[in-house]
Amino acid sequence: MHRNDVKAEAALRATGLSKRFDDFQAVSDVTFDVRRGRAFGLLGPNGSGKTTIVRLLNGVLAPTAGSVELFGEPLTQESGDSLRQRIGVQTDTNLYETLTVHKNLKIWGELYGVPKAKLPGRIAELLEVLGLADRAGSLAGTLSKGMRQKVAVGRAIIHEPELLFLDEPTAGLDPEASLELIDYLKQMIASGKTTLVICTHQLHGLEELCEDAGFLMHGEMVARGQITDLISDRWPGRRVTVSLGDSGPTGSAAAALVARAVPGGEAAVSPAGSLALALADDAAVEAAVAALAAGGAAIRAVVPDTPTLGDLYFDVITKQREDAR
Ligand SMILES: Nc1ncnc2c1ncn2[C@@H]1O[C@H](COP(=O)(O)OP(=O)(O)OP(=O)(O)O)[C@@H](O)[C@H]1O
Repeated sequence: MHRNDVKAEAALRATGLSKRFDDFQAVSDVTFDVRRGRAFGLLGPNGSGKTTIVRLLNGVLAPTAGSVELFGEPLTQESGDSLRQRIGVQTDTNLYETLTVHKNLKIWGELYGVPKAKLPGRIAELLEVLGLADRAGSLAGTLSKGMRQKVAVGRAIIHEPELLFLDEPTAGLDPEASLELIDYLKQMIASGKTTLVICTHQLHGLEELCEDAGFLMHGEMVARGQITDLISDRWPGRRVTVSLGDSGPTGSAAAALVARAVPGGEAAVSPAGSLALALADDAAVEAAVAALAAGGAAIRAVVPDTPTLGDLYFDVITKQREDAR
């Protein structure tokens, strides 16, 4: 692919991005890009630099070193104003406290240039999606934390931005509202019109929204890429748990059957006598299960044990902490 084509595909590109606050290095030499129409998870422990990076990416903070390109254009003070119309940002829940929820959304819709004829319909849609329809007339200052969060998200997406930055959008939301918001974001991504950068500590199910992720530690991006690739690089092959009844071999006797049938595979015995198998491929899993059955094992279930984004997060972060010691 020609270099310019690659460039055209990136909605966002950060190159060597660094930020120093006085004598504290908050972000160090971070490079990554986010392709148009994809969702990118910016993940890492508290204080690892996620919010600072989002602020650098949307031009609220100026980098100490490095550069940002949005839609192939360098982000500068001059370009920032026009580029900002194409992006949406939710980094905090500061609202106009003495105005209603409806008015808060209306003001932001106008600021972002949503056409007058379209704005009432768009506000109604967002109030519905965010479960705020019955609070449209409430003053923002009287809302609960979760409700404020919903308004802040609504404010960021009211103009259907091409590039959306969300910082902990589900913080404070109840589980149902959180799922609804993630579903709505999935629809936005599926429409192909929006690119998303999301910082979150809520990893469960996030891989259904984000294809790609970057992991931060102490301001450095220590791993990044497509989540499925990062997982298969760390845990190659197939993993399954085989639950065994007592009427046949269990534990180490069952593990020995697998070891004979599939040399090189791993069979770890759980306290309940089941086996956690880590094998090269599906054929090896079939051979292991066949060997267990032939050896008289009472196989109750064979359940895929695919590592999740949560497993990946802990693996990346824990390894980094160990390496730092
Ligand atoms: N304006 C500032 N002045 C000085 N230090 C700052 C400033 N903004 C951020 N920091 C520091 O930079 C580091 C990274 O902060 P940041 O808010 O980016 O982390 P984060 O990964 O978003 O954390 P969290 O998950 O807790 O939201 C922290 O140590 C923070 O104290």
